[in-house]
Amino acid sequence: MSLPKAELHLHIEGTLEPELAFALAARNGFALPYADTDELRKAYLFEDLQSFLNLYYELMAVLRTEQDFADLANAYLARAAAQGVRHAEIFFDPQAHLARGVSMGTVVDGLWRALGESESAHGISTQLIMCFLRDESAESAMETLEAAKPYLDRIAGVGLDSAEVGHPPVKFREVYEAAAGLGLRRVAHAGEEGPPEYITEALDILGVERIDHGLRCMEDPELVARLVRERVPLTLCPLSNVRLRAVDVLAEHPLPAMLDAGLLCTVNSDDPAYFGGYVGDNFGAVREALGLGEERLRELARNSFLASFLEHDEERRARYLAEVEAYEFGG
Ligand SMILES: Nc1ncnc2[nH]cnc12
Ligand SMILES: [Zn+2]
Repeated sequence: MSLPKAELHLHIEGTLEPELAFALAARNGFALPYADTDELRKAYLFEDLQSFLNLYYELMAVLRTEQDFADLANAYLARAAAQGVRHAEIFFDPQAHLARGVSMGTVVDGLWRALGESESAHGISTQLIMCFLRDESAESAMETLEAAKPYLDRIAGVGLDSAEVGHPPVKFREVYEAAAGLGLRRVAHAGEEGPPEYITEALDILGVERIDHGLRCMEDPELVARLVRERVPLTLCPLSNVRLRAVDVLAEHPLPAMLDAGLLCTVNSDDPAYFGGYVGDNFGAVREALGLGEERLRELARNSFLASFLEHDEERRARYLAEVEAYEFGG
């Protein structure tokens, strides 16, 4: 769906399509343990978050050079533009690359080759959000923040991702304090598989401004009331939730109930190469499966710009919001 929108929950490594994975493997003289793209696609049946993460980390081994990261980001931006994305705040996972001997400079400079030209090439403004892997140690996160210091002119904020359960936000208190001290924006995945308490911790201990996923807030009415009162944005990813079995089927996704409760929900794609669709596809899927009407879809698009980190450019935000209001839905 080409309704103008911002994408706020997108892991760039999760946009690695099988075709590009094989092309980069060939370019780098690296053998993937799959015969071809068909065989690889057959591995895309996930039980839960961890079973997805295993493949996600395995496949990103094909990303070696600056040009690999530039090609990855360019491929995403082209697809996003075709689905109405005007602004993208893009996650990347440096620890997964540093561990393979790929430097922070290779990752950031490579991504920036594409992001620096995104406005002219794709009509999309961008920001980068560096995520810490929560199943790695707090010390490793702090070392990663240290390694990012030369690149902070290109990094807008920090996030927290990977295996959630057993890795509560409090583990990263010091690194988030340090990030805040460096002027970085803060977000965190919470309440995807983890309990509602992780959402509260992310807000109170890490000082995050948005919650990534936040699905499980619905188990705690007081938390819902707080999120509504404080206008905390939630970056929901409906197709991801189905593929990772956070919900059984899309028709049972709590998005309509969340909107009815007054939560500031946004719709995003998470890892679109793995979960069956980019952000416009997620909009289309919730429209179909949940019967969301045009005003609800417009609200989701409006929310995406309200929740975006565009404070440095309110004129741009106003322009994007005006586009949302002017959009005419086709049959
Ligand atoms: N949905 C997700 N949850 C946690 N970590 C991730 N890394 C990439 N996608 C993720
Ligand atoms: Zn995610």
